[in-house]
Amino acid sequence: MDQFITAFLKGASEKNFQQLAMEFLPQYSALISKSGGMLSPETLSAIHYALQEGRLSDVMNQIQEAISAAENAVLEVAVIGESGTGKSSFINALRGLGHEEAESADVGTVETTMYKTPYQHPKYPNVIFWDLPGTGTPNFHTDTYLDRVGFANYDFFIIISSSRFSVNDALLAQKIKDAGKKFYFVRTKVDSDLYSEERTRPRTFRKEQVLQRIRDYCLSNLTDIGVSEPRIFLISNFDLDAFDFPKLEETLLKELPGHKRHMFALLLPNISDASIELKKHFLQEKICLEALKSGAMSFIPFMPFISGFDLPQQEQCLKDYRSYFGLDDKSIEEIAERLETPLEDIKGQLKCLDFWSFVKDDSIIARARSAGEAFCSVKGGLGSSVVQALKVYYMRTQFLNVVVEDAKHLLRKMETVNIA
Ligand SMILES: Nc1nc2c(ncn2[C@@H]2O[C@H](COP(=O)(O)OP(=O)(O)OP(=O)(O)O)[C@@H](O)[C@H]2O)c(=O)[nH]1
Repeated sequence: MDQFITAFLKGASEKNFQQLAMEFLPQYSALISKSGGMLSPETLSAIHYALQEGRLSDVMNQIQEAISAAENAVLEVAVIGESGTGKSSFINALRGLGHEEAESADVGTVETTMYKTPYQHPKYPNVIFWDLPGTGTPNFHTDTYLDRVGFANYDFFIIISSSRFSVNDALLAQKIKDAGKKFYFVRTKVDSDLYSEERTRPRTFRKEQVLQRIRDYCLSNLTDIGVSEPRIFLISNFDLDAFDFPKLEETLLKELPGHKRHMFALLLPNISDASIELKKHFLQEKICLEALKSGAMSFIPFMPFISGFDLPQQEQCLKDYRSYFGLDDKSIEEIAERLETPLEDIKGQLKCLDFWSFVKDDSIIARARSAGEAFCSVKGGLGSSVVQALKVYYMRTQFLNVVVEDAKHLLRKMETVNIA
């Protein structure tokens, strides 16, 4: 992402807004090539034209609106399935909760899902998972089901089964498609299938073959009952990283609109280095946009004093990053408990907890830098834009890198507990 900021600074220092605008689109596309990005095509072209014409306050407003839309996006996910298929476990996994936690969806072996039940994400109140009754319930009617559950509110539908999908599942999928919504089939409990197969046929057991057989079975089962090219994801709620859950995440991220994609990326559990890196990509995009916004804003004299990236904002930024990666105080306490390690020991291993170590610098160079920054801020113009863009970019990047490093470190530790 360094190319993005370099291109911005080069264009800015040459006072060439045309050049800056020309660089912006390819640099932004490269930046979001892995994550998909949070800007809609309309916002992207509005920023491009505003940059081209040197309308910096419009650039700032467009970016601010896009960031607010992403931060306040509402996401409602419908999860449909029979009792016992693992719906609640799936919802809990997406909410980052374990089976025993108080706020978990009710997980058990008796039927607990009779009506549609909302489960809010504990950290993101705008994200709601709806536990909806399966298509096998006696009063299921394909023609009325979607209206009864209020289909228009949901961003997408997950149809869950732990064995085979039914004709009613297929009919419902068709209705969801006709209503212009997306649906995905999730086959849970593949860990149990593998376990049983290995126990019964230890000599001929091949994990990939068993998984392929389950996949083929679900596929033919669904195509036989009329779903064309169904997308099926095999998962274990007990081991999210092991099967198709990462592919499901990737598919959902690709297919959600930009502003919702960002919210969904942040809530995904840290199940592997790859999932941590994916989340990091989303935040890197946001950092570049924040830096661009700050640069545009700082063109105006005194603006950095009024709404710059100062200590309280920096502290909040680090706190937010910690929360996105499950390193907030409450999560660290829970991790220490699970690792059966004293909390202070765990805290001692994490670099992201000491905010002051990042910002405390009494050296002469640091003092000269802040005097220069203040001088530029009073004058405004390109000097101030460049200084503020760099400050936002490098400080946020530093916070993000340290938090990511700590998240990976704790993931390693947790893996040792899961293996044991
Ligand atoms: N082996 C295995 N067991 C699972 C998996 N997902 C859920 N279970 C178990 O299956 C049982 C039912 O899971 P729930 O998540 O309660 O299923 P549900 O569909 O929400 O069922 P209701 O709560 O009755 O609506 C529980 O004992 C879970 O621990 C999985 O992926 N693998």
